[in-house]
Amino acid sequence: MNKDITIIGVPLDLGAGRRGVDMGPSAIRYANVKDRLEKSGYHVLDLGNLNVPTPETYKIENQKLKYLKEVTAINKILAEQVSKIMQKGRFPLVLGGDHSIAIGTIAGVSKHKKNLGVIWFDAHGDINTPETSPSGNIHGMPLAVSLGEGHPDLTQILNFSPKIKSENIVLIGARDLDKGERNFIKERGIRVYTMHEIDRLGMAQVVEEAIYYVTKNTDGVHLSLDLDGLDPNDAPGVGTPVTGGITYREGHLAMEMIAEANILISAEFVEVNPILDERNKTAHIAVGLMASALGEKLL
Ligand SMILES: NC(=[NH2+])NCCC[C@H](N)C(=O)O
Ligand SMILES: [Mn+2]
Ligand SMILES: [Mn+2]
Repeated sequence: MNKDITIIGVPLDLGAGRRGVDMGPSAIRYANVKDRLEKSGYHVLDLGNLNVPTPETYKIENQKLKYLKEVTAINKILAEQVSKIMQKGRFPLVLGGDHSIAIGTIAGVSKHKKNLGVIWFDAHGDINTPETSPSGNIHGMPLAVSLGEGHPDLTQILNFSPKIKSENIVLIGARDLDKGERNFIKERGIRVYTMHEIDRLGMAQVVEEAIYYVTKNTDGVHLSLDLDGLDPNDAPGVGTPVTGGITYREGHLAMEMIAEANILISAEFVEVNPILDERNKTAHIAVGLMASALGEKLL
């Protein structure tokens, strides 16, 4: 495992429907992310936050792609930063912010990988296009964009598309999919472990299969974890909670199995909303999950 981590915060909430996830990176730092990872033997460099515009100072121009210009600009900067971190041989750890930042992270990582695998933990599919999105919020679109579908300003970040292939990605924890997302997933044959499969097979088998699947034809795996993939009882501080999610225990088991498999080259943890949280509980869980995913051990 790469022992050099570079943290980058993206206090963006323009891709989400409500305010608050812009404070996610602060809350995660307050939960001692750097110390925690250093205890596991990592060298951690924190670059701080990208400079992100405030929604109140901008106008929504297109209801089907809210804040497209601003979200595109910030993701371009993020993609370039992540690419630089990769170039230096370090492990990028991106703190969100809303999930639209996966567009930039995945662009920056996949620039260095021909066949990037992605493990996507989420209650949602985030695989809408402007045509299928019920909200116009870009945080519901990053997987589609990374697969080459969506507005060209977004798909063409770093001047290549698609960033990833349908057969190299796996979704875990889905329980709220829009109609267009279901069609997209079926048409492309994308591997999804919904809560039904997790209940049925158990998290251990799901993650074992998922790891096998995303490592088959890939040259590195990116972990994109939306805290709303967890159950709102455990992670209440998220903008779009959906009941019946992954438990704290299942989440940690999944992260520990991913760490054991030693497959990650990058990760992002997104959608922490401190305004809706209870005493920073969700940020603490996010940091715990990061530590587990990066190999923290009790003994
Ligand atoms: N990253 C997220 N929390 N995404 C929630 C997306 C919700 C819904 N599917 C939408 O497109 O608006
Ligand atoms: Mn989600
Ligand atoms: Mn998401």
